[in-house]
Amino acid sequence: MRAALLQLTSGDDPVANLAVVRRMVAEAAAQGATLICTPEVTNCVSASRDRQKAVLSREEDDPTLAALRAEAARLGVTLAIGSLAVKTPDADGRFANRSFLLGPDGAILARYDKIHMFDVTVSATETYRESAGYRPGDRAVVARTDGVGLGLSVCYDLRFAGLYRALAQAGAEVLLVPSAFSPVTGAAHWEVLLRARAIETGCFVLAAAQSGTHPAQAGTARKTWGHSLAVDPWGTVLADAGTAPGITMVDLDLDLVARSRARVPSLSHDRPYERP
Ligand SMILES: O=C(O)CNC(=O)[C@H](CS)NC(=O)CCC(=O)C(=O)O
Repeated sequence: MRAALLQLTSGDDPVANLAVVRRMVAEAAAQGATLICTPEVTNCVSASRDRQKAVLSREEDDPTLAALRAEAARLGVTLAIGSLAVKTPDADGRFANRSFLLGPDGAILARYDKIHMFDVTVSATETYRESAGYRPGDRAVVARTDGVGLGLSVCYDLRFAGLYRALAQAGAEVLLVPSAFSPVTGAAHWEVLLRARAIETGCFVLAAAQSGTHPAQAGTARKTWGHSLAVDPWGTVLADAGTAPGITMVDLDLDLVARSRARVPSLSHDRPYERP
């Protein structure tokens, strides 16, 4: 299976972001990708709630989702949209941070709402409070496309190893970790956590990331770590996109899933034990 990771520097204008993504999706398909992955909040990176309210839509009216469904069908590719920020009917006005898996006919094969909210102070000057703007999901999702089990997750979910164990034990062979990681935690934790998830589960890990300084018409500009990464089930890094926006192609030999799990079968060696 040939996959593509799209590394983006999405700003707070969904129309401009979509134009970039469409160009990259067409280019990745031309290079033979059958699975194309985009980062978290592909449609809008913004620190301003007012800006998000002004430019974002509900899922059923979202122009990015409609356009990318049409692109998936036109090109005959599977599109894993890392996430879109979409409005919800909730009275508190919070958004959903929602992943979409689009089939080669443009159908929505699966959706997943990010479960773990990044409410974290990463340095003396940098605090994130994701749950103020987004409502968390409560359902883990494995979807199948082209006979391959895909486990869905988003960004901060990466720190919750039990989620990935559950995805792998439910049939995932490829774990998707679309992200907008902070530069501080990215430098310290990103690669080692992604490699650990691959090794623990015997899965490929595909992590398409936001990268760089994100242009903002409202609020302050955000910075993200980049380094979109592909890891094989033995923990080997197959590709690291560095920090520039662009397309990273990677060929996955899916037989490696069974071969790695045969060498170290820890995924099937869980034992019951008393909590400490
Ligand atoms: O804000 C949005 O619009 C979309 N959400 C995000 O970008 C989220 C919350 S701020 N970012 C992360 O989860 C980074 C996790 C991270 O950096 C870590 O785990 O260290």
